[in-house]
Amino acid sequence: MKPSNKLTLNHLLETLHLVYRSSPKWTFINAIITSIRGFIPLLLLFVVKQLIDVVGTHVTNNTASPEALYTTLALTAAFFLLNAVSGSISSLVRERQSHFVNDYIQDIIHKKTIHIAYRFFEDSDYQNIFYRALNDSSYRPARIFYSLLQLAQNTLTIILLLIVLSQIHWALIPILAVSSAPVFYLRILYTRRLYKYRKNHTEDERRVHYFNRLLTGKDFAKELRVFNLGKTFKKEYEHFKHDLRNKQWSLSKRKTINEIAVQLFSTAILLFIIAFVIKQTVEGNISAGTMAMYFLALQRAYSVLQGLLGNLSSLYEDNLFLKNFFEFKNIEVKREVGTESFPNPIINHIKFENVSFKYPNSRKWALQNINLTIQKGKTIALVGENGSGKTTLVKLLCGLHEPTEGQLHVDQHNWNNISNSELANNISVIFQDFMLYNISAKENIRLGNTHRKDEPESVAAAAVSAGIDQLFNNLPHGYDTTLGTLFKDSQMLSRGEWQRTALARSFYNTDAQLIILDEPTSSLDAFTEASLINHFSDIVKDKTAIIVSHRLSTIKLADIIVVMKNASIAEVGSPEELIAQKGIYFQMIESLK
Ligand SMILES: Nc1ncnc2c1ncn2[C@@H]1O[C@H](COP(=O)(O)OP(=O)(O)OP(=O)(O)O)[C@@H](O)[C@H]1O
Repeated sequence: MKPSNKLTLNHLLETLHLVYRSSPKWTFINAIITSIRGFIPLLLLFVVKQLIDVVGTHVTNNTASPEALYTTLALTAAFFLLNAVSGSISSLVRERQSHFVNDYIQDIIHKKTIHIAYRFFEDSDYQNIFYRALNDSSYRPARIFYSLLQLAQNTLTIILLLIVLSQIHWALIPILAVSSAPVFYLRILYTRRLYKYRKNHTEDERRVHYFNRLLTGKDFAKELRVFNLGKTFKKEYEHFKHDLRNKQWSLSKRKTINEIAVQLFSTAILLFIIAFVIKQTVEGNISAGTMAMYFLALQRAYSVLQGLLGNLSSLYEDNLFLKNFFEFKNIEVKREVGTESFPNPIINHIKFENVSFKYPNSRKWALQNINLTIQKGKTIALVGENGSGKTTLVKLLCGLHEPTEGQLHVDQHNWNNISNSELANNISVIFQDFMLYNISAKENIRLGNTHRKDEPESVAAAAVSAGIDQLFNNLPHGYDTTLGTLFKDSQMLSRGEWQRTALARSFYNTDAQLIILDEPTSSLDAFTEASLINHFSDIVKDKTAIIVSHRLSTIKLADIIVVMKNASIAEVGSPEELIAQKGIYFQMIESLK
């Protein structure tokens, strides 16, 4: 999408709506306090004028009544109190509201990341959008709201000040407007340039972050040390960072030089006005108090005008950057076209019909023309060389991707028409790159089926099937021990023990009709693997199972072997049939012996 640089009213309104919805009460309180603070600069002018004139009267006339002096002093004290108290309350209210806005935005982000189709996570364009949205969204909506409030406050103040200043000469109003225009123009110009720059360099910024993660993250710390990669990664990090910094620096430098030039112009105009006011005082046309009031009004008008321009340009800037957030927010969530239930029980089979698949942004077919029928209750082994498409086929079965061409059915139901929650309930899976959760052992298993009641026996049964029960019982707090290294009193597991935990998680979903195990035994020791194989018929009892494996012992569990090669199915049959064929499977078995 080509970025438009216009201050779009829609985004502004959408942002205001968002801020309002995050907390209507605090939005209202904030608006009231800001309005009150809009009058304060004008009050200051009158207080100062009053003070100078009253003190002046006392100096020239000793017999003047002290009452006027006391009243003015009381007024001054009240003014300073109002200014200080409303300032403190205003900061407190803004802090409170920014919490609400941030929570609201986080909520939108989380809902989006939970529900958008998985394909977005495998798409680098999406990563750019996500990065920009996350970077900007945390503070910009609240800032837009404050800019608008501040804009209203400053507009109110400037109108009141201009009324005061117009008493010097009406021409001051157009003069002030002309002196501010170049500053405003410059700010808008550089905001647009900065936005364009950030949009065009998101990928570079992400690369800098990536190298920073390589240098600081736990996951990379081991290889960084054993391969001595610190220097190499640091060099890459510095290279990309330096490049970005230089470009940003030259942008900021040009902005500052131009700003100084236009400030000189504004200062010259200000000097001219000051000279005019002094002349009026010297000629006796105005009192010393009024001169002081005019000077203060002028100084104030200039700073409020600067503030006003700042508000307008930061509104413009925030609005541009918020386009990123709305771009992310408007990513379509995977349509729940699927409203159908998963057939329970499966009557006949799961069927791939001419299924082909390409990953987002990839030109290569990861699966091509797959025709496969998996009969209910059978165990299928997917075998084949690396990159032949086995995991991709599993991802389609899990509903993470939809076929680019062809169709996937269970009985008469198209896979795409089945709801996500039905797929999740009926499919239990352990991926090659299973997750390690830094939560208790029990919760690690229960994540396999969050609908089930908390029954310690069922958790233990899944752990027994995965061969991890004894280990968990011996942990300091048994099944309640937190796993991993992130938190205090946690217990770290070995890779194989984590894999057994992940297996227990998938076995815990006893409601699942389809069980998918992608390289389930890759990290298991021989005894655990043997035990798993012995229990396998119990685990998959009444279920359809798909195992992806390179291990002969695991492959042997299957009723049907599917051999994949170059994104297609090369051979299908029972182990005996394929051995008799003396094709790829036969050669594979021979090489594994
Ligand atoms: N996220 C992705 N984006 C683009 N291409 C991908 C992605 N994941 C995998 N591929 C490509 O799809 C092809 C099939 O990959 P897949 O992971 O299905 O192979 P596999 O048979 O499971 O391999 P292995 O035995 O190594 O696990 C590979 O050529 C790979 O380059």
